[in-house]
Amino acid sequence: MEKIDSSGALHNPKGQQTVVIKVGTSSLIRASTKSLNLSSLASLVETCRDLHNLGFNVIVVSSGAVAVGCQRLGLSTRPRELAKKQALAAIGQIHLMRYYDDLFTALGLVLLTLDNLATRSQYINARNTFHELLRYGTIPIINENDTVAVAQLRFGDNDTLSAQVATLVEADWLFLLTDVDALYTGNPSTDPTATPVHEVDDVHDLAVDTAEAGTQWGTGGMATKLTAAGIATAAGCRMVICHFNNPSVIVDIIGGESDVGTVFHPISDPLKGRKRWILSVPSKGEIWVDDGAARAIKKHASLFAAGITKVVGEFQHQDAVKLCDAQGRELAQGLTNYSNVEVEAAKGLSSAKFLEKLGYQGQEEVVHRASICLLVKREQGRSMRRTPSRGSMTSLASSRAPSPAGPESGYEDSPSHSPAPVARGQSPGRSRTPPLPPTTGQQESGAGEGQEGPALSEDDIVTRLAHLRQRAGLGASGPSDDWDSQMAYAMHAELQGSMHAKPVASDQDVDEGGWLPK
Ligand SMILES: N[C@@H](CCC(=O)OP(=O)(O)O)C(=O)O
Repeated sequence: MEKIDSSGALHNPKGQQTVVIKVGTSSLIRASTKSLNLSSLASLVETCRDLHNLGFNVIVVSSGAVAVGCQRLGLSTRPRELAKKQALAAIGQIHLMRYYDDLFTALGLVLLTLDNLATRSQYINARNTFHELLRYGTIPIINENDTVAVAQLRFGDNDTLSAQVATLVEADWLFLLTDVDALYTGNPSTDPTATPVHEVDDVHDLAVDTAEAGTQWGTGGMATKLTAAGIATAAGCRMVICHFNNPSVIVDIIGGESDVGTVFHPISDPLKGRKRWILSVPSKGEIWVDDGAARAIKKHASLFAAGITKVVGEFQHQDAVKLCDAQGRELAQGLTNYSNVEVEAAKGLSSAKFLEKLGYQGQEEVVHRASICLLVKREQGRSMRRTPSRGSMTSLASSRAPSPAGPESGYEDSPSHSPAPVARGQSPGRSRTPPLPPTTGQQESGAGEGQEGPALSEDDIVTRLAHLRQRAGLGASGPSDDWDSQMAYAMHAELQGSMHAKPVASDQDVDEGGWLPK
């Protein structure tokens, strides 16, 4: 048990790097008896304890509630009806947690839905809760809030949830414990020539068709694991797939063992702040783009209608959408300024034609670059590989300072410490606010390269920040400690303003985000 500090809080002086470990239903339940795999569960807890003693923060994402509920009620098959599965999850969750609670010294249960993470204020509250749970030295255990999470129960996607939790807490490692020992070049159960892949530099280079249930890479669960890898690695988290039957390999892998499991290396310039949050918002659809627009997106440009070739799914203004290249490969996730119907109508057009086509002149960017999170490596020669790729336990454990509360750590202040949102009771309507200073050189040029605005001078940044702060009712003082939080509110005020003010004023093309900390 950790010491209690003067504030009365449990304190974990060694807590530095954060490791998220996800264990799936198929690993927790013995197929033969349909009962809990107690020995493996105990090994998992021991591994968590070892990691904790080595100075790591540890978070567990555990599935299994529905299966344990079935076991509890003596059901031999998992019912199909949603309400029954939700009821079983409620029954099983308590029983499952009883085992975990007996084995761990102190744990904290957090039930989340993807929708929770899609709401910025809930996202920040969840992050603050995780931060405090880790400061107390406890092991947070996460599962989907199954009684309300319809989509998750249908798709069984705790892989994505764990990647989003890893993103939320800025984890260094995400381990997906499963019933295969690695990603394979083919399905090992049907292809004798299949060999394990131990390292993946860029998950998008794998070109796996994740639309198929059961990919060429192995078992049916691999598709969601690759989706998780895309999310986690874009956020700077190293993700590993390995077998559940020996969780102690986690310690070996972190220590540098290179021929166990599959490691997906993180991108070298991961997302931070609001962009990291955008990555956590469940996407509602896809916008496919031509080659020129794909190249422009990779260079941090906005997406314009001229480069759009296809629209998939139904989405509304400010929903998250995946941005895919001409082959349908996911490049980025962003918040769209238009619904799927509007994008369908405007695709291929210059934004000068919006008025004619849509009946109003909206934002010229379909997705502004401030709201685009790249999932793939940047062009312009940046290195993708974070070094060291795998290091000694000592260097890993000491390579990052303990995370204090504050923007540098990625933990924003709680809303109560943040500036009051959106103009304190007034509408932040555009008509009452002064226009932002013009952005020199910012112009529409259709889709493709050349849309990236010029670099802003420090004076530009200070002036724009002052305007954004004024619009959000934050006062005119200079940047403060919780810059990211203030910017989030200022951006929110802008969005509110734009939502209430369609058709928008001509300052809509303001390059708000080009200078936001990524
Ligand atoms: N959240 C539910 C189902 C989650 C689930 O089965 O996910 P996974 O094990 O990743 O396929 C549960 O706890 O039973």
